[in-house]
Amino acid sequence: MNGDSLTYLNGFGNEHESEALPGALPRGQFSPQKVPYGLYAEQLSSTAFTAPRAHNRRTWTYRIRPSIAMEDFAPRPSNLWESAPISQPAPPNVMRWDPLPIPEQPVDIIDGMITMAANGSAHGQAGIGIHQYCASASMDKRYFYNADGELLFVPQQGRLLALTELGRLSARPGEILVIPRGIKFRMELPDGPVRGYVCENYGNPLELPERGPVGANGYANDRDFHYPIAWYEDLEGEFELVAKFGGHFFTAPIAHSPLDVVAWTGNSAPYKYDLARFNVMNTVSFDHPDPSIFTVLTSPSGTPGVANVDFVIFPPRWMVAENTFRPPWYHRNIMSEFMGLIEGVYDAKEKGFVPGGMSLHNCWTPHGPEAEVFEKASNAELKPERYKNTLAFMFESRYIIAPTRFALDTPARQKDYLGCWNGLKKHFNPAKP
Ligand SMILES: O=C(O)Cc1cc(O)ccc1O
Ligand SMILES: [Fe+2]
Repeated sequence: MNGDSLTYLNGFGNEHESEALPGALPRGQFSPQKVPYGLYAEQLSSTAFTAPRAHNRRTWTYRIRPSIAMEDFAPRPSNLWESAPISQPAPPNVMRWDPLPIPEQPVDIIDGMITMAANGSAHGQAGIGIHQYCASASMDKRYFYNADGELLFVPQQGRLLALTELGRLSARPGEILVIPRGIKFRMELPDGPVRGYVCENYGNPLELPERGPVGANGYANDRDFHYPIAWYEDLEGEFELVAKFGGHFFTAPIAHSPLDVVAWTGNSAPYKYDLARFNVMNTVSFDHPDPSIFTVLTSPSGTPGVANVDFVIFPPRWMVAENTFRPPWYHRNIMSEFMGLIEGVYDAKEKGFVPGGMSLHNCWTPHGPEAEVFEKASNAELKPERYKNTLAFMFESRYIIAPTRFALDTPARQKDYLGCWNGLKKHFNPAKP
């Protein structure tokens, strides 16, 4: 059961293999003198050849034509998809945005990608781009790959159908989809208009975090990550291949579909995950633990325990902590936090942070529950309570997250965000411990 009608291979980072025609995958070697069915062998190296074995990712594809069978690229204007570094300074203010509108005219997911913020450097292969996509049309005769980063899609409205070199994956709100750097794809919108979030990860590929003393099971379990089976198009015609490379967009004519991989084997491929499968760990005694307990995927930086980006969710769960202020505590953090809401209500912000909305609490920028939530939670009866109807997430990064000019100026920005803390009262009474 994977939540949709496609067939998948299970297991995070496994050495998967799949063939769309029987016997298409070479047996016992990767590069025979002649590949079955007259296919070409092509290796995709997602990590350096010599990356440590536990992190090494590569896939062998067996395709109708090698990828170099194409024309030269020419520059292509980009819309609002920007890359790090962002030139203007990032003010250390709290910021929040309403959902961006979905266009009425046909716009595909590449042209509908709007960069809200970014950090690090696309050239330097460190940091992230943070985008909201608002699209109303499937990609038509157009394929895309991103040399700058891996794409983590977090749908908030509408289903995505990714037709990729390595097969097809569907993702609806509540699921995520990850397309590794460099993998060619076309995105279809089978159920109409879509909105969602994207983390464009310039750094190391996302991986499952360690479990520590929790043991061998729990959090995001490896088996719940689904990879596509081989699927190909044998199409000739006039197509376009769009590439994002070094923060710029390029276009090349291509006379056939590049989704022509008949068989593949390897551990670098797109994957999907249903966030409802996340096995939540939390306190059964007291206090609100650090949100790292909710990490689904992490892109490690060079420093142990300090992420290029963590993808963290706040899923439905029981809240049972005794004698505890249950919402997130007031907080200042060396890590920078960008949040979105897939559905429902987030416990620290009951008003103003709406599904499709976004907030930014940067490195050392103070934040925490709005005034009303503080009063309510400080006086609530602490019965076990099920948090239903909630699914927020956070992209948390070691680098300062700089909002784009668009994000600073858009009418979707809530100019009065700080106002939600206005009602915080002074309760201090030195005579009353
Ligand atoms: O709302 C936030 O800012 C995210 C967050 C959640 C939490 O449970 C603890 C700390 C934290 O930064
Ligand atoms: Fe926080």
